[in-house]
Amino acid sequence: GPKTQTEPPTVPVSKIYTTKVYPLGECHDYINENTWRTTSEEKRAEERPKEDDYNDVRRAAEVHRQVRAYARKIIKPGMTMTEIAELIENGTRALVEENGMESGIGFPTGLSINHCAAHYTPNAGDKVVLQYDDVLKVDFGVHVNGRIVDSAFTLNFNPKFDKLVEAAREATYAGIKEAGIDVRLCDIGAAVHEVYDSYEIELDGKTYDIKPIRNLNGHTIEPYKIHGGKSIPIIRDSGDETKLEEGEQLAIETFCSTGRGYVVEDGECSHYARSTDSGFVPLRLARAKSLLATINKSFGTLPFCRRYLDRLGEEKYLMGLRNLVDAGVVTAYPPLVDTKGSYTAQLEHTLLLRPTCKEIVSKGDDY
Ligand SMILES: COc1ccc(Cn2nnc3c2[C@](C)(O)CC[C@@H]3OC(=O)NC(C)C)cc1
Ligand SMILES: [Co+2]
Repeated sequence: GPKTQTEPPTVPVSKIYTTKVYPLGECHDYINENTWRTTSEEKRAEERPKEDDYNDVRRAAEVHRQVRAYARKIIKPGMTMTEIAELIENGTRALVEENGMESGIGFPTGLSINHCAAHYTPNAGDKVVLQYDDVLKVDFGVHVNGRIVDSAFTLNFNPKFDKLVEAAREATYAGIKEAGIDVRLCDIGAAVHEVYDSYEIELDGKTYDIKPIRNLNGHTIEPYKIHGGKSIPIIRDSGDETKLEEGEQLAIETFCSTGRGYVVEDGECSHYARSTDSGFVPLRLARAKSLLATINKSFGTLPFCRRYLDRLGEEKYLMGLRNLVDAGVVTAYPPLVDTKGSYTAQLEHTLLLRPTCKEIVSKGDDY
């Protein structure tokens, strides 16, 4: 009979959607000079050969919704970062029916706290425990045949942070509303910045402007490539008149901060990815060679973290990893932090600029 999801989530979405056709995201008509696309027979014809790809993205999005519903309910102060990462990753692997490079985790589970905005996930032995006064960004990905759904939300337990979390949500929604075929990237940045200008927060008697983090961006997504090459600004005056194009897949994410509104790399690295522009690099060290073989086989160009190497049985790999980074074959992505004592928030959805409509594939009843 029709199976429903368990708690914790263990039932693959393919056993729930037995027709193997997955639910649409939230579809919006284009505005301005693109309103004709909604009813264009030519554009509908263009979409038909892409239905399998759209269905792959929608299956990944359904996994994301069901895993995050459980995560949003269960994550509480007192849990360790490792416990939180594993509950999200176990749920993702089960619901997407992880299978080599055909389906699985899209990139490491981001669990950045407070002044850390992105690219933190626990390494083995991490003892960090979530606190009541923490602001936690949960940024995780699911892929089916390399079609990655990248979506993130922010959790706070102390209601004093509600305004910060609301600002990120409203600013990302404004960015999503502005995005569309032939829309200039600088116009999206301006629409996002406009919302942030209207937010401030009072924390412990002091008032802070809520600022966009000017060197973090949304991005296009391509098959097996989390960063497709276009960066989508979240500030005004970026001057980038590049336009979004029909058929592109976007991660619209905005970040805000009570600090400087600028992040730098700091702390122990957990996130890595095969460099996309390295070409052939001769490697002498045997350890580096065997590690690269594991990376190519298990991740390809998908980002990974140290814990994923641990679970594959790799040991004493840090020197080999350093060699690969020094040789330019692998890129390290250390945590991105604003000033100590500041607080950052994020909200992110994945969108498809389909020929006939803008589909927010990762939309749920939670955000
Ligand atoms: C190596 O593991 C990953 C995992 C996810 C991504 C996806 N992404 N691509 N760029 C970014 C992201 C994140 C993780 O969403 C966070 C924001 C970041 O924006 C940004 O502008 N970054 C620098 C250019 C400063 C990238 C790599
Ligand atoms: Co993300």
